[in-house]
Amino acid sequence: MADNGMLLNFSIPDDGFVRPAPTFKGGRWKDRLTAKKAAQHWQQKTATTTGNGAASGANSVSGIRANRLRQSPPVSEEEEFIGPSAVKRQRVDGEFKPASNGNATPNNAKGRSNGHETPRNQPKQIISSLFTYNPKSITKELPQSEAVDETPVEPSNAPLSSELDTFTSLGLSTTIASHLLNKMDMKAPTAIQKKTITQLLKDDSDALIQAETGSGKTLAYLLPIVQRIMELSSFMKKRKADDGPDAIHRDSGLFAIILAPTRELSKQIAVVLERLIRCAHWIVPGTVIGGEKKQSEKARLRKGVHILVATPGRLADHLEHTERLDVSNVRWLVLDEGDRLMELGFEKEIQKIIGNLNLRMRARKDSKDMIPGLPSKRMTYLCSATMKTDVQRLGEISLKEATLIQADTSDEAQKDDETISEDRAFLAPAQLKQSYATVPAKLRLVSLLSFLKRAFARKGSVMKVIVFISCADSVDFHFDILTSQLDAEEHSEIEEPKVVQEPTKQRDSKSQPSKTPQSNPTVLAVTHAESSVLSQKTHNVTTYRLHGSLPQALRTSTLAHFTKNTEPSLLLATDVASRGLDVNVDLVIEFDPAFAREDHLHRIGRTARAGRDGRACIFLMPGCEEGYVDILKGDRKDSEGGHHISRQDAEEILRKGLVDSGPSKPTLNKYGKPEKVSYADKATELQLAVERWAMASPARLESARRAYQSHIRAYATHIATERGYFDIKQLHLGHLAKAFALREKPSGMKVPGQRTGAGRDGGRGGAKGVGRNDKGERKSTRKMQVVESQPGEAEEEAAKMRKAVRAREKFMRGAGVADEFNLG
Ligand SMILES: Nc1ncnc2c1ncn2[C@@H]1O[C@H](COP(=O)(O)OP(=O)(O)OP(=O)(O)O)[C@@H](O)[C@H]1O
Repeated sequence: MADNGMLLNFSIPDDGFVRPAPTFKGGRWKDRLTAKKAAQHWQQKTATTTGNGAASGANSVSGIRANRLRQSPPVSEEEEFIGPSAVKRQRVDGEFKPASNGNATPNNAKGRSNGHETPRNQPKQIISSLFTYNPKSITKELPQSEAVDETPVEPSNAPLSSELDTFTSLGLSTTIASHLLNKMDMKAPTAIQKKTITQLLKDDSDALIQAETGSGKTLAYLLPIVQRIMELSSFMKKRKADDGPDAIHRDSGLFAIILAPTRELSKQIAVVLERLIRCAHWIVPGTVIGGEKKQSEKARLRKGVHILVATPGRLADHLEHTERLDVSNVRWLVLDEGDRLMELGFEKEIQKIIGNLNLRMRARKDSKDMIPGLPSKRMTYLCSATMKTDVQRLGEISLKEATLIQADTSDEAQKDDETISEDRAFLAPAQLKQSYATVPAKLRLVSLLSFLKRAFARKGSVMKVIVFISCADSVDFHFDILTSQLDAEEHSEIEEPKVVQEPTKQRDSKSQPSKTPQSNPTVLAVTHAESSVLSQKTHNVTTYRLHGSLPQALRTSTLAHFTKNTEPSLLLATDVASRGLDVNVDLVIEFDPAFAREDHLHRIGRTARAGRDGRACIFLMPGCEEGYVDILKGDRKDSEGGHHISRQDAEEILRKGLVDSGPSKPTLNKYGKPEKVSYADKATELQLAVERWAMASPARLESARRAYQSHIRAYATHIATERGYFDIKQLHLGHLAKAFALREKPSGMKVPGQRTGAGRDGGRGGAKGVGRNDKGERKSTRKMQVVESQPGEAEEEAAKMRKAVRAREKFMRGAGVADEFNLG
């Protein structure tokens, strides 16, 4: 208020009224010139923008920030980082500080009071905006044909609807059919079950079974095996008593072996088998999958088992060391998830198992105590999603004159099975609604949180979600974010994450979560907790984590808990949850794209199972990653009843998740009018909250760094044919750091395929001291050493990394610890 009572209606620019022209010293003349020009440009811009900034409230940093975000940024980011002090205000821990005069504009007093201000003797930490200098999407404008297609699509993996397609019409007994109907709630077979059961009941030949995810392959091979063992027993009962045993007994021997690549999958198959054979209670199932004492497994085998579910390594071990394991009567061998068996390097073990079975069968063949009615030859069924070279190799090892069984509901394909190509066989279910989100590196974290907030905004719309993440460290980091109180810095006391329930009985005293202060990453024994970030007033959301570094017992109990949970729940998982697991979720988010297209199809196959609806969304960064959509589209054409992969961008995700899904009653401003909030403001607030949360403890920062580093190393392991889309050299490490709540790329990091020194994020433009030569290539300058990789060196490094990862994966699997990328 002036002396004469006149109200001065202007606001003070953040930089003060008069700003001395900056002087530039040192470095090359080109750099000085660029910096000078940038400073002049900024001064001109400030003159036009300060009025707008004031309108949002002089002390509202988010308002000021938003104005800066909405308008094109005054200086480039490299200037923001290294430019002359007066060029641009620095934002330190959520506040803006004009570097020229030191008059900070207060933003978050609480934040500072929590002790996060930059110490005087340390270089100031500078935060770049979320919305500047993000690469533009190359598919920004969608052709009309790419628009979202809402036409309902016939499910491709559902039970058949024709009255003629019943389980009995396939040749199954009424006992089994009525058990399926009454106890397992299955009225009709799926297309692959129809084909497989008919074929396997009538014929003793080997078979290669290929079908899409969630189409009921497990029962497709189990039903004929169980029926034939039941028939064997009836046959024996009909014979005269003096012709040999009158029925199958517990000690009659082992008839069938089912091999699966992982313990989870083996357990799941065992559960389906146990449910099925309740209609023939005398059939004894068993498992040998490791993770428990070998002695207990031996004891089970000694008592007698008719159908055994096993992992190859463990079975090979028992064949060598367990004398009482008699495999001479084995007539059915199933190799489930054949491609994965080969990927995990089980070829040797499978060869050993088959050799052993052949040997013992031959030795027994002429013996008098042969079980009457037992088929004369062994049948091998290989189930595989793909027919890659390594599966063909597995076929060579295990199959003889096999019949190819593929399900296809389309009329054309049914006319001529021979015309079905190998690619055609592995499809995403037709009813699955697929989309991709183009999200720049900097916006990845806030976009994921927004996507999830939107998904869980209303109870009932989406109940179960899986988010696939490339490595264990990153899963842990995101789990901690989602289960923490992000705004805890605002409160005097930091709350601990609410642990929903004891995840396992086997937790030891060292793993009690309650003793761990929240400022440290949650101990591994806690695998599920209430999500403070996603829970609403009306309902809670439980977040789970699953990866190969968790002990087996914890993995199993976590998965079981997630599967049984009927309340809204979210699973953050590595690829350990991608194969074969029957967790029917509503939505699959591939936050990190899979390492290969096949893995992608397995991941999205966790939804839209057995004819149910499902949605899947893959996050891709603008630029070369977007090209990957063509690979995804390749799997089902429109003419085959498929639909488009729709597209959304980060802005849309942020708007829907942070603004539209917000409280129905808007906040009122001081004039009583609804306060207008932009998605950019909200996203910036959210990002700052996560960054403050991470900075609140060195352990969290360390966890963020580890996650970031492991993520980049995992990125280098995409398969060669897809590396063009996931090119590590294109990764912007500085931008990516934001997605891990880091304000800059951790120093001293060695990234395969990346330049050492500044890396991609370090030096751009003259002011940084990094110049370009005549050909536009970077060259080192006096100020900064940028060590260029020699041609081929980057590839070599990346190849080395992939080799190391594979070796480690194999080692971890051998040790029974992990079977996916567990980097860092
Ligand atoms: N005939 C049927 N009617 C209804 N539901 C069925 C039928 N057959 C199987 N299902 C259900 O379909 C789901 C998927 O079955 P299953 O796990 O065997 O599929 P899959 O083809 O092996 O999938 P994946 O390739 O992902 O391993 C299970 O929940 C199972 O109970």
